[in-house]
Amino acid sequence: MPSSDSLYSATAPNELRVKKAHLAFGTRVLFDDIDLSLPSPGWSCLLGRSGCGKSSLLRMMAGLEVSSDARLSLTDTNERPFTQRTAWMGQQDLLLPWRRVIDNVQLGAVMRGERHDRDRAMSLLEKVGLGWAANRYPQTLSGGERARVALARTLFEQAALVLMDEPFAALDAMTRLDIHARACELLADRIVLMVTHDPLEALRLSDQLLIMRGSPARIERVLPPQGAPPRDPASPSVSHHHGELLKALTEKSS
Ligand SMILES: Nc1ncnc2c1ncn2[C@@H]1O[C@H](COP(=O)(O)OP(=O)(O)OP(=O)(O)O)[C@@H](O)[C@H]1O
Repeated sequence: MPSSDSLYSATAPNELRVKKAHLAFGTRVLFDDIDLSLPSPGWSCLLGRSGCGKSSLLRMMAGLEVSSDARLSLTDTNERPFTQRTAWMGQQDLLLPWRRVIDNVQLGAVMRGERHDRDRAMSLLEKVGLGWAANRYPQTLSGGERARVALARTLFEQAALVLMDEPFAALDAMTRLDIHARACELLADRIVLMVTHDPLEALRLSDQLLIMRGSPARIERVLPPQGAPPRDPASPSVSHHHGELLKALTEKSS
C-alpha cells in the first residue's frame, strides 16, 4: 500500500530511464553506454563486485560531480527529462549530534530555508516507531534506531527517486529484517535504487535485481523471486534464488 505522506504517487513517471551512462577516470573507462530502466513505483537493487562502479553510478544519478568524464541522462517514460526531487540515504546516517532527532528529520527543509513541518516530521517518526525519541539527541540512540531516524529523514524529503548506498550495511541481522519491512512499506510509492553487497537483502526487497559487472561494466537484469517484497529470507524460493545469484555474482565476466 502506498504510504499516505507521499505527494508523488500521482505524478511520478511509471518508469525512470537512465541512458548512455558513461564514466571514466583518465584512460580507465568504468562504464560506457549503459541504459537501464527502473520501475515506478518499484525497488531495484544493484549488486556487483567491489570497485565496478555502483556507487559512482548512484552519485551520478544524484547529480553529484564524480569525474570530469561522466555523463548520463535521466528521463521518464515519455522521454521527458526527470527533474523531480531525489533523496539520498547512505551507510553513514549523517545525523547532526547537536540537533534533536525531530530536527534531524527536518534537516533538508531547514538547509533549503523552507518552512518547518514539525507535525509531518513527528508523524514520520511515529511511522518508524520512534515517536518517543523525537526530543532525544542522536548519540543517545542505538545504531538501528539511528538508521530509522535516517529513514524518516529520507521520507521527509518526499522525493520521487530515492537513492540508497548500502544504507543498512552496518546493522545486525535482526535489526535489518525490521528496517527492511518498514522501508518496504514506507517507500512503496517511490522509485528506489539501492546498492547492496548482500544478495539476501536484494532478494528480500527488490522488484528488479541488477548485476553490474565487466570492464567496462554492463548491467544485467535478473528476475526476483515470486511474491511481493519484503520476502521471507527463509522461503524456498528465496533460498533457490540466493544460490543462483551468488553463482552469477562470482562468475567471471566475459
Ligand atoms: N575520483 C576518483 N579518481 C579515480 N578513481 C576513482 C575515483 N572515484 C572512484 N574511483 C574508482 O572508481 C572505481 C569505482 O568506484 P565505486 O565506488 O563506484 O565502486 P563500487 O562498485 O561502489 O565499489 P564498492 O562496492 O567497493 O563500494 C573504483 O575502482 C575507484 O577506485
